[in-house]
Amino acid sequence: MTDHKTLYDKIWDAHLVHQEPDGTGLLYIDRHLVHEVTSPQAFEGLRMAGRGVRHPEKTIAVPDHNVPTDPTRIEGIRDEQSRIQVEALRQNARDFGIEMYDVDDVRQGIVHIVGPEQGWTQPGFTIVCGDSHTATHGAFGALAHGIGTSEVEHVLATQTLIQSKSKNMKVEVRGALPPGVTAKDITLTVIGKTGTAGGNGHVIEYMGDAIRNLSMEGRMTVCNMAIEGGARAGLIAPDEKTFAYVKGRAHAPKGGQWELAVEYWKTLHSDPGAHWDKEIIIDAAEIAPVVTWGTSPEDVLPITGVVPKPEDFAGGKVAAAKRSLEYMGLTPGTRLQDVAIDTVFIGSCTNGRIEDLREVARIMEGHKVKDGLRAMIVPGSGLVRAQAEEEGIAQKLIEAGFEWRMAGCSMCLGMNPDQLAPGERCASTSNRNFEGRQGRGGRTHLLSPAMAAAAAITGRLTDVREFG
Ligand SMILES: CC(C)[C@H](C(=O)O)[C@@H](O)C(=O)O
Ligand code: SF4
Repeated sequence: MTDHKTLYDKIWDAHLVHQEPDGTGLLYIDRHLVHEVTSPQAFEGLRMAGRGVRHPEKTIAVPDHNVPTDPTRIEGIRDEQSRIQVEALRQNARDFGIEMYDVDDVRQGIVHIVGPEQGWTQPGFTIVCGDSHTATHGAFGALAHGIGTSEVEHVLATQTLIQSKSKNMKVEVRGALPPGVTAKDITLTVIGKTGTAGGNGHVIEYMGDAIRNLSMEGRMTVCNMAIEGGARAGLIAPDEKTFAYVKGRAHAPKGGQWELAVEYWKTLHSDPGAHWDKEIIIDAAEIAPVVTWGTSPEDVLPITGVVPKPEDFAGGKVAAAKRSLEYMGLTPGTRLQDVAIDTVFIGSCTNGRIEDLREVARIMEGHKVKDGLRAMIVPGSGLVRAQAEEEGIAQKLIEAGFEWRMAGCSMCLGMNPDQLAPGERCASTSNRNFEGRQGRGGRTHLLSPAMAAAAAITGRLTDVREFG
């Protein structure tokens, strides 16, 4: 069995510094990403203990959650708590010698978009960040853990993390995706099938033709939401597409180091005959463009469906569905395509990359945002924003009626000025539809960028296949 390892086993073994008899491991951490929300107390802890950062050169800092997305943020953040957190990050980066991409730096953006963009994210690495969506980096075949603030402090001080080994879970998506179906539909469909606890205690490796055929951007979208399916991390084995994406980026290996790295990266795949504790197989042909109707990411239905009845469910889910429907202001039996929306949000670490914006522009071709609708596009990083402007996408989207914002987490969560008003309904490319997530009383429907664009055109949840 030891001869047949999964990708997760391989990365785990390569980073294991020490193992306790009960199986608890001490893992070496290759890269640490730090944002303003979960790091202030960690740095404070270091100060109080009189310790430094073990490897500042393996750490980067970027503010993203509570930075406003309008240009005035350069002059200062009005909200006091946000301003204090961003200023603390600045001070900590300075004091501890960590590279930071500040709000006036084109490289600033959502930490999970910045890491891959800068070549910080590489196959075979262990990567951590005080943020649950660190799973995103698994798209490169890196073992990427979201960690808590006390663990952030531990990693800063020691460059290691205490972890118990998870089980291995395989999610295989076979065959080709039908038209109109994207990476977001895959990842939502998987969660719809397994539930938000389906991955508990496991690291998921996604495989199969449908995953292989995704771009790196699409793979990041899939791994990003591994955490919403309960998994400890998500992984996709690296291949030529991965190498091509990493090559030439600021922190990628250079010269002879590159060849050596690629040679190693080619060994990073699960061996045939490796043991899986749990396996899910999905036929890509059966995946439809989907939306969520409730307040959990598992509340997923094809856009052609109708709002369910609480009695359609079993056990505790009956009461949960009842509450969700009340919160969402939805009546069972309503066609999802008849649900009118007030806002469209395109962005987040799930879907704020250049390919997502290209897709939105493609669907919007010859169309406008419906009158009266608020529609915003928040590029995941300053570089995504700059590239979209260079490609002429930004101008097209602005002409179509979208607001064009600066990079940040924005309306993915209500920690900055971009929020829903109570009762407002949003078609959102983000990853969580929890109560109040996008602002108190706000109602979130998760969907793909293509589906969000279609909704922007009609002002209701819409089947993107109507727009090709
Ligand atoms: C603020 C942060 C700790 C949080 C997370 O860990 O995921 C946020 O990024 C989110 O998406 O809810
Ligand atoms: S974009 Fe959303 S999910 Fe991603 S890190 Fe920011 S708040 Fe979390």
